[in-house]
Amino acid sequence: MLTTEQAEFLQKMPQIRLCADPDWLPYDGIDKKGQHIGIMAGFHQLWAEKLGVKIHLVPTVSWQQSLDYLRDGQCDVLSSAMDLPARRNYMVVTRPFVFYPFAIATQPGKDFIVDLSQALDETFAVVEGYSVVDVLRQHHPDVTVYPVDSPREGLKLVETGRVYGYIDTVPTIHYQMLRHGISHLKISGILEQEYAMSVGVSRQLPVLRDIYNAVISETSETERQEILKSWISVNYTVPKPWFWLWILLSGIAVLTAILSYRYWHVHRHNQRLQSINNHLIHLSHNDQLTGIANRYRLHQLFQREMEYVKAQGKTFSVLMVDVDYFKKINDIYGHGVGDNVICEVARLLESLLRSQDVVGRWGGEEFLILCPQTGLSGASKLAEDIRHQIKTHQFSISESVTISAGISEYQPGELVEQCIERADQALYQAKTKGRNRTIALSPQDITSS
Ligand SMILES: Nc1nc2c(ncn2[C@@H]2O[C@H](COP(=O)(O)OP(=O)(O)OP(=O)(O)O)[C@@H](O)[C@H]2O)c(=O)[nH]1
Repeated sequence: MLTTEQAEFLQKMPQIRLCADPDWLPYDGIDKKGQHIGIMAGFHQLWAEKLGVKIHLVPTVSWQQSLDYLRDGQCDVLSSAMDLPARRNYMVVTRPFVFYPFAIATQPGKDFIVDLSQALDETFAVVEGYSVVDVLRQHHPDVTVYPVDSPREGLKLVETGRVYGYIDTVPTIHYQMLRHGISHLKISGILEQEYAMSVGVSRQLPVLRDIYNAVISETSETERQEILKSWISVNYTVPKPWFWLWILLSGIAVLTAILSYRYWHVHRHNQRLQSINNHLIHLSHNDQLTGIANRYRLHQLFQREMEYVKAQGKTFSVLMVDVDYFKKINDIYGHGVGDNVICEVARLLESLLRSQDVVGRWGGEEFLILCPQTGLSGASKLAEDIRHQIKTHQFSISESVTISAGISEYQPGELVEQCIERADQALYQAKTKGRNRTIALSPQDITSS
């Protein structure tokens, strides 16, 4: 998994000094015993085991102090951080590894909010200093924002009707409602923007950032889900027995029963919300026929990759893959069999890609593949491999199926659309030169032709 240089670098490091946000559950927290807890702690424990390194938590009292410690060299890594311009002189970030859409919590009787511009007359609470504030400022500058100090305060304001909604990530809203017994709210909308979490690494240690990128790529979906599940389901602290005893002594045993019922009710309510939200997100991100990413999701992933590349000076390539003479398959076997062939190609493409590559359905029988950290020659080799594997694969129809592919590499400063357009031109050339072939085009190839 690691290069020789990376393995040698780790051997020389007795331990990795990690700073975290002490008060940001379910993502990050430090418990009373000084242990790192939350989703991020789960990821860092897993990665430390995979890498065979020791992690030393450097305790801090606030998120700001953790940032200061990273800048001053008192810790090597921030458990999770967003890439913001103000931090780039002392921090580099890994590729993002957890994404959550921002959601709007409102009272149950309110309408579903498809677009925030529908609700310009309303006020939305947000926690001051959180990245959602920057997102709203950039994408929804007309929305009226009410700054609060904590998620609990924001949710309470919604509950009492003093603001219309509270905006944060879905897990935070879920966790904080459960923790503070706020049951009568619902998720009324999901913003297009999402929160993308990366590991922040000291700018002095770029090799360590690459090591984290490698271990992030090695993290399977099952491992991710295991960690997320343990914090996104019920996970609130049960008060200590002496606390209940004290309450009992105060003669409020009945209240205990009511609270238990209330927790159970909140839990059920939130589980329902979570599953509805997961379903909504799945529907909006995946192609109905094949189940792989749809065009909308591909756009999101490309934008995200472009921002990562811009900030970190890396590269990525695009493969546009199209099934040859697909119309004939439909004409001979009918549309249903044509659909099956499209699904078979999608499954085959998924199985041939590395874990960090993403394939999505661009249209009819056309697929787009995003290959992070891959130059034109690496992407061309991958495309040739795909072409060969598809040609030799035994499909459910007797005819052999072939594909043509166009390849392009992202150029600094260009729009993602320009890069995709170049892959499309390359695909067009592959088709006109006879099909069953792959062609890579650089911007120079286009200007000189
Ligand atoms: N079964 C099925 N067919 C589709 C779907 N989407 C598009 N098509 C068909 O795919 C065919 C694509 O035809 P063309 O664009 O001429 O391409 P082609 O026959 O593959 O030829 P070349 O791409 O030039 O090699 C059309 O007949 C579309 O109706 C789909 O979801 N299912």
